[in-house]
Amino acid sequence: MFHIVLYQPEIPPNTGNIIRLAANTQSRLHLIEPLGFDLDEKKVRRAGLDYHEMSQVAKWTDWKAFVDKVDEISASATIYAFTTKAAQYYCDAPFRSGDILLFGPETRGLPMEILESLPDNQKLRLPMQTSSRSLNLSNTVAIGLYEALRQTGFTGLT
Ligand SMILES: C[S@@+](CC[C@H](N)C(=O)[O-])C[C@H]1O[C@@H](n2cnc3c(N)ncnc32)[C@H](O)[C@@H]1O
Repeated sequence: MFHIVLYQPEIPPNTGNIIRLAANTQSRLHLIEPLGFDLDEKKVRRAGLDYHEMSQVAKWTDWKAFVDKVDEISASATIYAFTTKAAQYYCDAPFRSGDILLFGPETRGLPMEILESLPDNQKLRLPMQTSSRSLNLSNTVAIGLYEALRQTGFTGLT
């Protein structure tokens, strides 16, 4: 089981896709406020999300509120920040069940103070063309999460 953290997400369909992804992989989704939309907004629900999927979502007033509770959320978890500014490739991280996968907002990416608070081996990059600014947020979450699940033997079978 992994924790996905979206820092101040801005675009409803991305978060809708990620809510469904979390529900399908037994992951917990955490949203760090402020959000760029209302969680009840039709665009989020248009993804066909049901109550079960929405119940996997936790909201936090800010990053500090989340960090203050991180030991209760997942004891001895490693926080991995996904950023285009990392040197390490995402598939080289040694993911363990319970780890926290952190992603930035669509137009801004993660703030420097969060990135600077983490060692280099906890910042991960997905390879892409050097001329490109970034990948789509929900694609990045899916690729990063499924690598973590692959490493930890997720089958989907319970
Ligand atoms: C659309 S991107 C943000 C773009 C922003 N202009 C930037 O430079 O970070 C939204 C989030 O997706 C993730 N992301 C997108 N492309 C990525 C990549 N190639 N490697 C790692 N994370 C990526 C990061 O978490 C990023 O904060």
